[in-house]
Amino acid sequence: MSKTTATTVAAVAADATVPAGLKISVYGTGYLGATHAVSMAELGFEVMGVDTDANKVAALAAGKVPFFEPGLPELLEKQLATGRLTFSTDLEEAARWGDVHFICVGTPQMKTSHAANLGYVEAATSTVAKNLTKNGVIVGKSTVPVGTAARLRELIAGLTPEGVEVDLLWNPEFLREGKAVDDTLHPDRIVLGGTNARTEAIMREVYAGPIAEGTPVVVTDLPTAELVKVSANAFLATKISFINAIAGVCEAAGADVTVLADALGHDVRIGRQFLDAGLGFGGGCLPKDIRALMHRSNELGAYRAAALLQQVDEINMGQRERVIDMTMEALGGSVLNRRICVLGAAFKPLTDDVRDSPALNVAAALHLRGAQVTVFDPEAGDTARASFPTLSYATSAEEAVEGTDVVLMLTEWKQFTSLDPAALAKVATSPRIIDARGKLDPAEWRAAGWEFRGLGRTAA
Ligand SMILES: NC(=O)c1ccc[n+]([C@@H]2O[C@H](COP(=O)([O-])OP(=O)(O)OC[C@H]3O[C@@H](n4cnc5c(N)ncnc54)[C@H](O)[C@@H]3O)[C@@H](O)[C@H]2O)c1
Ligand SMILES: O=c1ccn([C@@H]2O[C@H](COP(=O)(O)OP(=O)(O)O[C@H]3O[C@H](CO)[C@@H](O)[C@H](O)[C@H]3O)[C@@H](O)[C@H]2O)c(=O)[nH]1
Repeated sequence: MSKTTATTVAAVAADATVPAGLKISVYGTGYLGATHAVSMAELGFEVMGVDTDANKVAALAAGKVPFFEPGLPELLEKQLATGRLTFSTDLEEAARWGDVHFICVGTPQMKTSHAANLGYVEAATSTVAKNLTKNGVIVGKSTVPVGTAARLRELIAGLTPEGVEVDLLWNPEFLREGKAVDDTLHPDRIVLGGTNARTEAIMREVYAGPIAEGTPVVVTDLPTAELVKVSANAFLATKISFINAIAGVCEAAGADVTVLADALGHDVRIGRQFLDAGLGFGGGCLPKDIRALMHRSNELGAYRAAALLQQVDEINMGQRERVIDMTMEALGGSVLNRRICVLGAAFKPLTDDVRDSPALNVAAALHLRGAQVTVFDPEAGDTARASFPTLSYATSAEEAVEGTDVVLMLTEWKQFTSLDPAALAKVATSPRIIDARGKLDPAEWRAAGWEFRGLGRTAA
C-alpha cells in the first residue's frame, strides 16, 4: 500500500536502527554525483565518490572540479582537507566500505529512441549489490522512468551475497546546475520513495541538517517518487513552452512578451519563474526527461500526457528554428559567407554544460548553412569546442563581435546583458542584434544605433 506523508517531524519507528558514523558511497561523480559527494561530506559524513572515469576521479582527488559549478571548488578543497572525503575508481571497494550507496550515474537518452538508457544505473546498482559485505541501503538519485526501481529490486535480489541484507529506495534530486551546492545543502523538499522503518530512519539521519532547517520530507512509494522528479521537469518545460507559444502571439499582435510575463508573474498562482521567453530549454535534463516521460507514458497507455509533452518539445525545438529564420531574415535571406557572432554556448548561464545547448544548436545550424560563426562563452569555450570543433571561438565578447554582420545573444550571461551597446556598435561591421533571451533593452540598443530583433517583441 502506498504511504504518503509530508512532514518535517521525524516519525521513526521505535525498532529502527541507524548505524553509528554512517559511511556514504556515491556512484558517479558527474554534475550530480560530485556535488552530492562533496555536500554529504559537508554534512559531516565520511564519503567515498567513485566513477568509471579515471580522469574525473583523479581531478576530484587532486581538488579540481572537472566542470564549472560556482562554490563547488571551494567546498571540495575544504572537505578533502578534513580527510572525510575521498575519490576512487574502485567501485567494488566502495560497495564493501559504505553503509549508504547513492546511485548518481547518467541516464541519457537512448541513441535510437526517446527512452532513457538505464544501462549505467543497472551496472552501478549491480556492482553495489554483488560486493556488499554488510547490510546496506542503495539510494537511487538518478532520474529514471517510473517502474525502474521495482525492476532494480528484482535485479539485486538475485545478486546480493547470502547473509547480507540490502534495501533499495528512490530519493530523486532536484538541483539546478549553477546553484547545485546550495540546492543540495538546502533543498526545497526531500522525496523518499519505497522506504521501510529502518531505511527511513537512515535517510532522516543523512538529511538531518536540511530537515532541521525545515525542509519538508515527502515519504511515499517507489513509483510516486520516480514520477515526482520527471513531472517537476515536465511542468517546468511546459511553462517555458507555454510562454514561448504566447511569444509567437505577441510577435503577431505587436505585444511585448517580457512585459506580459512580468504582469503574469504578479499572480502568485502563476509566479514569474520559468516565464522567460526565448530560445527555449536545453541541457542534460529537461529535454531528455520529457522525452523519456513521453516514451514511458506511451508504454503505459497514458497517451494524453505523451501528446502534451510532444507539443512542449515541438514548441521548444521550434524556437531554435525561429532564431535561425530571424537571422536569415536579418541578413536579407541568406547567411552564406556572412559573419555571425554567437554570444553564449552553455545551455544556460553559470555552467559550462553544453549538453543539448540551444545556443550551440543554432550556431552549428548557421555554420552548416555557410555562415562564418564565431562563438564566445565565458566558461563553456572548452566544452563547446570539444563538441563542435568546426566553429570558431573567440576569447572575449568584443573579439567575437568584431567585424560581424549580426550578433546573436543566445545565453544570457550577466556579462552579455551588461554590455555597452554604444561601445560595441563601434566594432561590429553592421550593428544588428538578435536577443534570443529577452534580456536586453531594445530602446537602449536602438538608441545606440543597433537594428534590434527579439523573440516575442515587435520588429525593428
Ligand atoms: N545535472 C543535473 O543538474 C542533474 C540534476 C538532477 C538529477 N540529475 C540526474 O542525475 C543523473 C546524473 O546526471 P549528471 O548530469 O551528473 O551526469 P554526468 O554525465 O555528468 O555524470 C554521470 C557520471 O556517472 C559515471 N558513471 C557511469 N557509469 C558508472 C558506474 N557504473 N559506476 C560509477 N560511475 C559511473 C560517468 O562516468 C559520469 O561521470 C542523471 O540521471 C540526471 O538526469 C542531474
Ligand atoms: O524562464 C526560463 C527558465 C529556463 N529556461 C531554460 O530552461 C533550461 C533549463 O533551465 P534550469 O531548469 O534552470 O536548468 P537545469 O540545471 O537543467 O535544471 C533542471 O533540470 C535538473 C535536472 O533534472 C533539475 O534537477 C532542476 O530542478 C531543473 O530546474 C535552460 O536551457 C534555460 O535557459 C528558459 O528558457 N526560460
